[in-house]
Parts: sequence; structure tokens; C-alpha cells
Amino acid sequence: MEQNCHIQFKHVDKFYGENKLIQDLNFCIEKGEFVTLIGSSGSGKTTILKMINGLIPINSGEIFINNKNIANENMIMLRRNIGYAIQGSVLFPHMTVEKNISYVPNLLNKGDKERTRKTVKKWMDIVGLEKDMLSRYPDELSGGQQQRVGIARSLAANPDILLMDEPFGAVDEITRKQLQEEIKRIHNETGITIVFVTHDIREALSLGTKIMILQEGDIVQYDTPEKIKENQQNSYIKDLLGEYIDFE
Ligand SMILES: Nc1ncnc2c1ncn2[C@@H]1O[C@H](COP(=O)(O)OP(=O)(O)OP(=O)(O)O)[C@@H](O)[C@H]1O
Repeated sequence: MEQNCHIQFKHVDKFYGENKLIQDLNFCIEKGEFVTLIGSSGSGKTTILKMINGLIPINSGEIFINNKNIANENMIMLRRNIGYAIQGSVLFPHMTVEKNISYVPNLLNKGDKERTRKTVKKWMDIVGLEKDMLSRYPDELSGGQQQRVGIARSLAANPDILLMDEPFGAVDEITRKQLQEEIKRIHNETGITIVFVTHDIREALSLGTKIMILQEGDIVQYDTPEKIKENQQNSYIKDLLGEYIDFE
């Protein structure tokens, strides 16, 4: 059956100088999927994420979003449809929380202040932030709150795709659990396609509708968490999941 891919890589190569990190990479992420990327350090997770939004150019092959080759697309327009949340705070330090979240909606709503205000309120609620925080600056928030604002900001632009690179890496265990629950809920409620890089196997298995396991730039297994728990295709995956499987 023909797959309906939201994001598709066809024969993608990526070299860093002499280092042929990625060779002939092929995959399809369907609309509404929540794909978690795991693999040892240096296996190419961040590189793949940044190739999707064009931050890293490819050497050969093709990347399609909504069946359109991104090489032929306007990158600024493309990125407006792709949210990007990374570890730590990426907020504008000189802007309040409200300004940070409303930055892109303001551009999109072309000065319709009421509409922007509603968008900001909606996302503050969804990520669990009190409205008295709107007038604060990023350095007046805890790390976990900053992270929530960052997620609200990436979602307020109403993207079709959300790329997340270890977004909960810098927060304590309790905040991380809350953020995991929230992102799950946001995914269920909005049907957005999410690609999520993590080092945390448990996080990958509990959030992902599919897990992509990478080893030195290759996909070694790409399947549902259930299938991966049932059957690990090689010893690298067994080692990667070892602790988790033993724990279960
Ligand atoms: N700009 C660059 N120039 C040269 N080599 C790079 C560059 N960016 C990444 N690399 C190398 O490419 C490989 C993959 O990097 P990447 O950041 O994609 O891995 P990763 O799986 O996200 O790693 P980690 O889990 O440590 O964050 C690494 O060996 C890295 O050193």
C-alpha cells in the first residue's frame, strides 16, 4: 500500500568533511505520528532533525514534506510550519513571556491583537503556565517554566510539524514527567506530527507511536514501541534497551 508520508527522506547522504555520517537514508513519517529518535551519542539524531527543517544542508538525495521537495521550497515559509524546541531556554531574554509566545502569531495574525492574545492564552493553559507569568522575563522563571514557555512558543505558530531535540533534558524528574504528559496530550489533541530526539529510552518508548533507532547514521529499527519491546533486531538495540527491558 502506498504510504501517505508527512516527512519523507529518499536516498539522503550527509557528510561532514571526510566523515560520511549518513548514507542512503530512507524513511517515511506519516501525518500525526509521534516518532522518537534514539541511538548512541553521535549516531546522527540532531543532524536528521536539522535536515528536516533545512538547518543542515544535505549532500545528495531528497527530503519531502507534504510530498514537496524542500529543495524547491521557500525555507522561511517552510520553517513557519515547523516548530523547533531544543534543550534549555531559547527564549528572547529581553522580551516578556507574552512577547516571546506571541512573536510568531503576531506576524501571522498581521496585527489582530485579540486573536494573538487568545492564542497566547490557549497555549499558556495547555502547557500549564499561570497567566501572572505573562509579564515576567525569562530570567524570572525556573528552568522548567522556561521550557514550558519555549514549547508554548513553538506551538503558538500552529505548526504542522514539531521537532524536539531533548526538550526536557535540563529539568528535574518531576517537571520532566509533567512535560511528558503535556506533550502527549498536545499530540493527542492536535494531531500534530512530532519528531523527538531523546537519550532516555523510557521516554522514547512511552511517548513514541514509533521509535527510530539509529546507529552510526543508519536506521537499525523503526517500529512501534510494542514491536520493539517484543523483538530487538540486533545486539546494539538489545544493549540500548537492556536496562529498560530488565527493569520491566
Ligand atoms: N558541523 C559539524 N561538523 C563536523 N562534524 C559534525 C558537525 N555536526 C555534527 N558532526 C558530527 O556528526 C556526528 C553526528 O552528530 P549529531 O549531533 O547528529 O549526533 P547525535 O546523535 O545527535 O549525538 P548526541 O546524542 O551526542 O547529541 C557526530 O560524530 C558529530 O561529531
